[in-house]
Amino acid sequence: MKIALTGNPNSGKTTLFNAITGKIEHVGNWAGVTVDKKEGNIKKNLNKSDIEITAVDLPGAYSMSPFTSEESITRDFVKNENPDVIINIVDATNLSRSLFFTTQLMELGIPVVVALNKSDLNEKKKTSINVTELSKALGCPVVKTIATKSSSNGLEELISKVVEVKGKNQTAAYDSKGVDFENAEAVKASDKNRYDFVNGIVSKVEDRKVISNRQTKQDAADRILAHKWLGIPIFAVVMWAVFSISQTHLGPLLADIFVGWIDGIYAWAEGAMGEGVSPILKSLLLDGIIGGVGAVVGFLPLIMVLFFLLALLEDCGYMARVAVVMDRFFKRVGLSGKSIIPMVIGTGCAIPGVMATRTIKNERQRRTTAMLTPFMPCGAKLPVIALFAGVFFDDASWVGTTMYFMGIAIIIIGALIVVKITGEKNKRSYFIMELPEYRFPSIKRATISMFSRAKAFIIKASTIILLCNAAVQIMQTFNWQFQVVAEGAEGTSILASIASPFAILLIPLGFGVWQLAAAAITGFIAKENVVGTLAVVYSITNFIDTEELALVSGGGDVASVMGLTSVAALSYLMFNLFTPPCFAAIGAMNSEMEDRKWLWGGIGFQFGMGYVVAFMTYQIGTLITTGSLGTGFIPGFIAVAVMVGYVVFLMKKGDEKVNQKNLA
Ligand SMILES: Nc1nc2c(ncn2[C@@H]2O[C@H](COP(=O)(O)OP(=O)(O)OP(=O)(O)O)[C@@H](O)[C@H]2O)c(=O)[nH]1
Ligand SMILES: [Mg+2]
Repeated sequence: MKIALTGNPNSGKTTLFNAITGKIEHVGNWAGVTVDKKEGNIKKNLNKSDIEITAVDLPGAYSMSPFTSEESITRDFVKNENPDVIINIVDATNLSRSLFFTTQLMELGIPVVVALNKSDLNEKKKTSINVTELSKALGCPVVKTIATKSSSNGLEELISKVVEVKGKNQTAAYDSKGVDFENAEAVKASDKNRYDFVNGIVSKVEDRKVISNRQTKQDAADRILAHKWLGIPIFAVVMWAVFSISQTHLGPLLADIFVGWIDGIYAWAEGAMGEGVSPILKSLLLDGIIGGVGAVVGFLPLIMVLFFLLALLEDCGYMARVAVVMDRFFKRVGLSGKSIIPMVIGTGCAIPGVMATRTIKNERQRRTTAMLTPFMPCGAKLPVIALFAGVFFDDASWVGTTMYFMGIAIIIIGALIVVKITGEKNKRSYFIMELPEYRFPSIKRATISMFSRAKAFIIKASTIILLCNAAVQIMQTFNWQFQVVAEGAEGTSILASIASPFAILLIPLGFGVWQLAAAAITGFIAKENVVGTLAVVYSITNFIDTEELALVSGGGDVASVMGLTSVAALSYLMFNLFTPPCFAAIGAMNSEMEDRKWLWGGIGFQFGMGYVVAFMTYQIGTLITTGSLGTGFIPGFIAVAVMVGYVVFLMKKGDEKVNQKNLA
């Protein structure tokens, strides 16, 4: 049999789904985390019946009326797939709003079981809910649950109730008598009646103590952490601390040990192959695969520490405050209040981030968010950031922090430009982000989240990154006649001849050599490839312990092997971060934008943005540090002027559209 989990956003559906199926889908301490449906079978120890039960986790919805697309996923699923039973997860701390949806669900004629979740929070607040009364008033079973607890959490009872009600008839507590959903007035009137009905139930069953001490303390904390101006420097300090721990202190410490093991594998493989193996095969295996993949995987400890810390921040409720602070700016530049959620999710990976834009109803806002979300530095970009921070800036924490805030700044500028170009009125959205309560973050949840990211990282490294590195190594070893490239003639290799024309375009940015161009190109397949390819083209296997490396390569450190000044290195880093994301993320952009023009416009914008930012960084930086402009200033300036000019032209055209609309 099939059961559907539905309920308001952030009520704990995915937590409950994970608890009853043993899966590890992403849980976030805010609304709108799940945007797709997820399926799994209920664990045997909870399901005492002999029927197999499949549970489906759905995106949160506030009501059944077609408001946003994720609500329609929920509505369509419930209507089309005809689950045998619906579990309605109700946030016990927010009863009246949740029950609005419950009464709508019950009208569908499918048996409903209510899981009164987050009951632990109510106990803390000394709010009590009379379950027997509630169950009687609604006409369906109600079970208290605590989805975050591993035992005595009410889940076994919940499942047994589910089995019990299957096929039974329930009478809906409230009957709207078939409202016409096309008629806004009728819907409004019916909603009002429903609210009155629900509030009647709530006042009967709930005994709530008025604002507790705890609540006032929370409000006081929010006045500072979510303050419209103070919130930003506080966030900057928090991010700086996160980067300092993960990229400067604890992360590199762990990475050093880890890289030692990778070096061990390298040495072992080298020894195991012996003399008989052909040097080409040997270098493919050693430099291309173990070296290239190892260089990427070497950053795993840094990434794990970072994600662990971010998960703690999310879990304790702080990230939701950051979202509120940013939200103000985003609304001003014509993005939706909901745009912040995709962007925060995008710091993990741009793909689910872009997918999360589905919850934005306004088409322009949704497309703009999908186009701008990839500017947030994602997990795959972290090794690139860590590499450059380590090699050129002595592991400085400001590098990563600056990249985050640059990403945010670019998003704000980008959003302004898009509003201007589309010539649409900047509709202020009134979406209000709900603030979850502060709580002590769970180490267990953060650990689980960290390991699931690590697993994904390792899988990616051992498949796509490995293949790319092998291909890069082969393309570097051979020329077009498929002869081995002689030493000193590296420029004739397949790789060099493909990358060289692109390198010319990059001269004004400070890194016009084929090796760096090749790494940036492979970065479009997956951003980790930038690190892998640099390792292969410069035969560097260890990016973590750069002192040791200085000995191996005979005095030259990584920075001079790459031949970049610090300014050019920063420019290269930004180019890799702020040009289009990997192909997979572009695919996600394509499916959420549903429009060719927007997709190509978005990609063009991302290229232009990356180019302009890198150009300015290199040229201005070089001017400041050396007193003269960098190479290729004039052609670069012309290219940038053309790009900027074109955008200004489009913005002017957008303005005219607005004026015409105003006249009409
Ligand atoms: N204290 C407490 N917290 C809970 C409980 N169940 C879930 N949570 C927390 O509530 C938050 C939201 O959980 P999710 O499972 O992501 O909620 P969701 O309903 O799937 O949310 P969307 O997918 O955004 O609609 C997380 O921070 C959970 O840890 C519970 O029983 N008690
Ligand atoms: Mg969810």
